Amino acid sequence: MTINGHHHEQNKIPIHLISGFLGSGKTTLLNRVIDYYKAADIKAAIVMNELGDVNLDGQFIDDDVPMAEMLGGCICCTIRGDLGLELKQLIEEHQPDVVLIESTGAANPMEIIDAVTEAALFIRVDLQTIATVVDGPELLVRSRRGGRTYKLMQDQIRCATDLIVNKADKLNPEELIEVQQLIRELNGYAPLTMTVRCMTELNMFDLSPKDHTDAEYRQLHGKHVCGANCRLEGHDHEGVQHSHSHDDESQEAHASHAHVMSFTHYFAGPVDSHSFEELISRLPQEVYRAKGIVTFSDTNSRFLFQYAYRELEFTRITPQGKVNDVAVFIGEHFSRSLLAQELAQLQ
Ligand SMILES: Nc1nc2c(ncn2[C@@H]2O[C@H](COP(=O)(O)OP(=O)(O)OP(=O)(O)O)[C@@H](O)[C@H]2O)c(=O)[nH]1
Repeated sequence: MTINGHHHEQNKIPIHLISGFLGSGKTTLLNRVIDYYKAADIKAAIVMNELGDVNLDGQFIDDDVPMAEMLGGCICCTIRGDLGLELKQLIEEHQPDVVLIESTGAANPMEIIDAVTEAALFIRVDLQTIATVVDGPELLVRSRRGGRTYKLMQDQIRCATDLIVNKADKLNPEELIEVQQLIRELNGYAPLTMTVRCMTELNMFDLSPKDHTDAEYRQLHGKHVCGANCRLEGHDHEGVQHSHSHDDESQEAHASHAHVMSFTHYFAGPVDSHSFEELISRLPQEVYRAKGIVTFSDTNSRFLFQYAYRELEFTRITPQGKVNDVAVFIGEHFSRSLLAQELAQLQ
């Protein structure tokens, strides 16, 4: 049987993460997305994470939608290891077309990206969207005060592929502009919409967002500045687009699909170790992390690989049970299609 790349793509279950500070409107957005899927006859499942032991928000979610509740800790730290298992169970039991994760407001999205991509080692999932709901008025208040909470809000904004700036009804025109400017300094890429009760177009939650063409890629690539380590402070913001005029909006929405932070590839079979290493060494610097499991055809052995800070490491493994041959790439604004092509050529 030949398994082509396309078939593989279709086998991955898209995951969309809804991030954002406490009380920003994540549940409000989640409900809209659920209705959106319902209208399109798309079967969704949800993972909800709460710091407390009761899922209050979950009470307001449609009963028909399968939900995994992860309570009593934050998926980005204390119960992070459970996320993969929860996802696996949810997917196996309900076979959804798509999974939505609502994280706690305290979660650092970088850690969740890590946890979801770890899960990709044993289930076919692909983290496609990080939609960050920003509490507009709260962001302004926090920006004047600084501190750790503000830092977390900044991280959530930096890592977003889509930004929903909510509670616009509580901002005057000058504040609306100030909020947008603040956000654009942190993330010049993600399309941004100002909303009241998260009322916005939801195409970022579509099942297969369009990948960028090479031309779009080059254009974005040229503008890319917000550095690889989006967690780090004091990175260079020079050249980041600041505010977008209204005319840019359609263009911006188009580019939204171009913003990618993770890409998961499932190998159809063993690959040559030299070609694999060569591919990794040629990764653009926008890809700052990769990990996975590969089987090498030339040595007939299986390895866990880790790539970080441009260093590649292998650990020989003999996994118990079924584990996929898979590679997960994490980074900012790199081209999924270029990478997919190169990986396909390995086979
Ligand atoms: N004024 C105003 N209130 C809003 C808006 N969107 C949501 N709210 C209110 O803000 C509160 C929090 O909304 P949620 O959607 O529960 O926010 P959340 O991010 O899920 O909250 P946590 O799960 O507690 O982190 C609710 O009382 C909403 O009714 C908005 O655009 N304007």
